[in-house]
Amino acid sequence: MLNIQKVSIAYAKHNVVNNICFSLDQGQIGCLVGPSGCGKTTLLRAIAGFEPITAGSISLAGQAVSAADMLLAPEQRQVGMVFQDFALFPHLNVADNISFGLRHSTKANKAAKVKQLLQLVGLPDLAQRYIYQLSGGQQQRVALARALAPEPKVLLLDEPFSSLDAELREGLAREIRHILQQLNITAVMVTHDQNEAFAMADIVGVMQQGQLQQWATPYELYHKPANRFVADFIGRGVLLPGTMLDAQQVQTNLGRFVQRYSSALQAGDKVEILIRPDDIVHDDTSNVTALVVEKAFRGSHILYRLTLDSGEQVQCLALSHHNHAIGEHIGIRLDLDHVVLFPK
Ligand SMILES: Nc1ncnc2c1ncn2[C@@H]1O[C@H](COP(=O)(O)OP(=O)(O)OP(=O)(O)O)[C@@H](O)[C@H]1O
Repeated sequence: MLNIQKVSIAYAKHNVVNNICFSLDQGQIGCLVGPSGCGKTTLLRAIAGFEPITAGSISLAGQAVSAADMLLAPEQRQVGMVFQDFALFPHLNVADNISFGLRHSTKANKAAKVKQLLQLVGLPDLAQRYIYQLSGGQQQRVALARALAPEPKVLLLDEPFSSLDAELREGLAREIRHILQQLNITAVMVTHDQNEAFAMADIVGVMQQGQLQQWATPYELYHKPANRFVADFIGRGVLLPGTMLDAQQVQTNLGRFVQRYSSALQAGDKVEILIRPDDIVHDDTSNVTALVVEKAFRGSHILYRLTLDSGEQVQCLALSHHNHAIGEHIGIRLDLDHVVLFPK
């Protein structure tokens, strides 16, 4: 449905998006994540047709819409957009905002569409309200309904939750995912919040300095990061030193582990092993201990920062009834499901 082939984009001859490739099937939801300035918004704007590309091609439903020498206008692409600041019209009520893009429909068709969309976004009784009479979360649902009204081929969402409270964001992301799935619509969202991306996406692209570092499911990104950047950006990983005992086994200060995939590593090679907070299990019976140097209460869990005897620091996510003070030594064990190694 959406095909991005070797796309580069430059401002004043300086490339800010570099040779990016990915594609989405009908109904798939993709998210682009990455640090500020990595080029996510620029790429999204190029898909919408607001930004020309300098190399490669973009096609929508089999139709080429952008190439180095071609740019189909945004209004001819059948792309819907949802923005960070909602961009709703304050002088119009909810119904008029939603039907704004339906200029060529009859009054009856507009009314039916507004009713159907308000039902879909969970606001069936708010058609006559003005925008200032709505909460931030309600405004974002109206913005979504307005973008969906003309039945776009692809929906683009640019940091749609960033002006909402943190507690609202993940829930709304899940809810909007459910709505998009019901409509079987293809969507691309840009965010710098990985939890939002995980709640929303089938597939996530991690960008750094204009390059796509990995395009994979949330599970793969977390458990099989393609490189150090992805490992570090996704999920509070730390890298501990280790030494290969053979092509599969690695010796670390926290024990010996086996990686399941084949690699070119050999006995004696120095490596780094990725450790996530949920890989470190608090275990009173373990003979390996670590010093609690920091703790953050997270309701059901406590996130501990620990210093190992070897001096390295790791994080440990423990159930919150295991309440220990800073300065205490606690027993830990490493419970690694996927061993991720990077050659040093
Ligand atoms: N109109 C422009 N003219 C020149 N440079 C620009 C323009 N818009 C963006 N840039 C630059 O292009 C790079 C990518 O910007 P972009 O907005 O795509 O990043 P982003 O990943 O979306 O960042 P953020 O998360 O902060 O929004 C940045 O270095 C930015 O300064």
